[in-house]
Amino acid sequence: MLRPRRSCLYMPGANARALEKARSLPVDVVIIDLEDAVAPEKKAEARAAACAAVKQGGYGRREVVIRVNALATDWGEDDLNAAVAAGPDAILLPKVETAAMVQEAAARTGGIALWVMIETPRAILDIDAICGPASTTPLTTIVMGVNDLGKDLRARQRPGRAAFQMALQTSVAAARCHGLTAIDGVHNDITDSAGLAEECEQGRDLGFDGKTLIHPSQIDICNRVFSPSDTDIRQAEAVVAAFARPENADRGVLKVGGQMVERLHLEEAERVLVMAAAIGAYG
Ligand SMILES: CC(C)(COP(=O)(O)OP(=O)(O)OC[C@H]1O[C@@H](n2cnc3c(N)ncnc32)[C@H](O)[C@@H]1OP(=O)(O)O)[C@@H](O)C(=O)NCCC(=O)NCCSC(=O)C[C@H](O)C(=O)O
Ligand SMILES: [Mg+2]
Repeated sequence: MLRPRRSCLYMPGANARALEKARSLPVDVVIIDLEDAVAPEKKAEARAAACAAVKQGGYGRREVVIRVNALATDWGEDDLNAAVAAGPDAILLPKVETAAMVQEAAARTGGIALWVMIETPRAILDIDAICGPASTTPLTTIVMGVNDLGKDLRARQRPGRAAFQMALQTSVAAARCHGLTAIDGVHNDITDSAGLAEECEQGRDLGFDGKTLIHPSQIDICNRVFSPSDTDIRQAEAVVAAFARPENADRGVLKVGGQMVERLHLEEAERVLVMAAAIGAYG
């Protein structure tokens, strides 16, 4: 099933107001964070609150994901055990650098989908191997962590994200090779809606399926950019209709709306229409 993952909103597990508010926000994915947004002295409290919120439910159509601390940390084991018991839609593992880390976590999620953060230079260099277990484990999604990546690279986050292009593009390529969903990193400036829109458009154009967010004010822009536009839908419908005509049954290439289209475009047009229908079903 093609599931919209346009907007994926992080919130600290220790923030009760945010956990409650997320039940009514128009996001596709709620990511409850136990890692970097939670201070060490609040880790146990945040874990309990996050798992209680997941068990309580009320998130409707939204996918609910718990981001645990890395298994090598003091909190990782307890986080993973508690998250599995709470039963979210997915568990997000940070700072993943090897296929072994994916396999170790996947063996313990009891079949719950596994998402992994790509956020270190080593992960970028070894991204193909990290995504490899997708064929034998519940790994479904990679999430870019541009803050950690920027810190480790000593790269600056500037408009256009020139310093991150290689990492972003390589990660999308690996996700596509292994049939994974690819989610772009966060835009830290909550006040900069124009910059956010540009970054969403850039991520979409690079091939990402959606973007991680940090504040409710970022949701509408992100949903709009990562949804097929009316023009996209009209063109997709025209492509599907053109190839469905009996006289085109044995043709590999056509002209539709002034554009050359081949059967590879038909495949993409069908994907656009399925995605538009799924988004439309959200109302
Ligand atoms: C950044 C924030 C701390 C700002 O919070 P606050 O000052 O409370 O913002 P506002 O007053 O503007 O909030 C207005 C209302 O919206 C609610 N709110 C705010 N943020 C969220 C949220 N993320 N989810 C749900 N609801 C939210 C407030 O409660 C207010 O509600 P109301 O009472 O009705 O007025 C805060 O936005 C925040 O904590 N953001 C998320 C931070 C986070 O989770 N960071 C971790 C992930 S980022 C990362 O690490 C990525 C990756 O790993 C990497 O390396 O790049
Ligand atoms: Mg990070």
